[in-house]
Amino acid sequence: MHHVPTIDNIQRAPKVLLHDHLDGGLRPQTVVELAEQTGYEALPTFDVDEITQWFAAATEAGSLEEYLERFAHTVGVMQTTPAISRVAAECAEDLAADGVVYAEVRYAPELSTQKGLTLDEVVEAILDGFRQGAARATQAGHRIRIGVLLCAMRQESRATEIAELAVKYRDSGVVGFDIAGPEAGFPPTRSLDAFEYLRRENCHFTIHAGEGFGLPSIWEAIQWCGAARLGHGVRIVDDIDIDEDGNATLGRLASFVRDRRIPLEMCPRSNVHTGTVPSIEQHPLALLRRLNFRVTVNTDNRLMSQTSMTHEFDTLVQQFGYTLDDLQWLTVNAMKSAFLPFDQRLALINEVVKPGYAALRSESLFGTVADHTTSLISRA
Ligand SMILES: O=c1[nH]cnc2c1ncn2[C@H]1C[C@H](O)[C@@H](CO)O1
Ligand SMILES: [Zn+2]
Repeated sequence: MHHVPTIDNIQRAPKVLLHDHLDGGLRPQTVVELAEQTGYEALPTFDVDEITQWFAAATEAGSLEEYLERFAHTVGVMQTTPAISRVAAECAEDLAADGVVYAEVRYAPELSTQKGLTLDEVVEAILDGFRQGAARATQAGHRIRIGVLLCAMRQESRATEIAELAVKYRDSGVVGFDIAGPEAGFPPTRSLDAFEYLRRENCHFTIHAGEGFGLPSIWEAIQWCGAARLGHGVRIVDDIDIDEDGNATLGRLASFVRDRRIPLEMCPRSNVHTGTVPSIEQHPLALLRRLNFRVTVNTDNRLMSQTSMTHEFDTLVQQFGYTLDDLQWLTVNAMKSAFLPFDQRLALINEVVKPGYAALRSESLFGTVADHTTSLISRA
């Protein structure tokens, strides 16, 4: 017997988010209010409905470069410490309300230095905001553990400086490092010094790779730079052959990624919006899940991609018939892959994630007979 999860089940299920951009998840209302408060005049409109639509147009972008253009205006309103803290606090609250129990949210501090803030001030404002937001979420009945991944922008040359910042704040809420921005023309080895430094410092890092560019980018991220996880990693399917009977043959790189259990931070809806995959239906997530890669599901940019963890999971339920068991598998994968000490990961899996899914499964055993005929479907 398999329980087909309802949207309410999915919303209440404990979820783990490893790939979400702070500047990709602002509330539209907050964008407008912060623009007014901080004197940012370049917003295309100050009407909340219109700005919502304007950001949502990113869903039609079709290329990573065009998708990324929308960030100029979220970054534009994140140039003071109160503004950054507010964005971070609301992020923690919104994720918690969506049932996310553990999150690693990323941001490139260098983007918030346009009006003179230092990198340290930016990081401290984020951490302060997360503390406030997590406290408010607890009061509202939703507990969340939230940390920061510091990004360097691939097209700039500040990766080592940002890597040093990640090490400096590693005991204060920064859990690791990443590089983001346009992928084509900016290979991971461009930042090799930063990754070598992080390895010497025993610091965790992930790399956006296999989204806007293909296998060479994934290969460099893993074999040259030593990434512990892959941001997206979608193009790893280019190294997998499927014959007419559906049998898969893995190339050496795909085998390595699977053998080493390298987590793929997949962001299904964002991948459609950036033109990385043509549709959710054709997203390689289902194949990679079937082949037992360590797949995780993420939001990437909740504002630009009009999404949430609940929405991403619901999309998979609708598209691939995923059950609560599948959603638990994806969540445990994500929790296993977090940049958190191992004992804490284990505790969250055993004391929060598994009991949460067990409670949802047991709910389906009760209720009326009529409920059961509609909510329980036998796939045996
Ligand atoms: O999907 C993405 N790929 C590469 N870079 C991205 C993606 N989504 C957001 N970014 C960029 C834009 C942001 O300004 C930056 C830091 O969060 O990261
Ligand atoms: Zn991303």
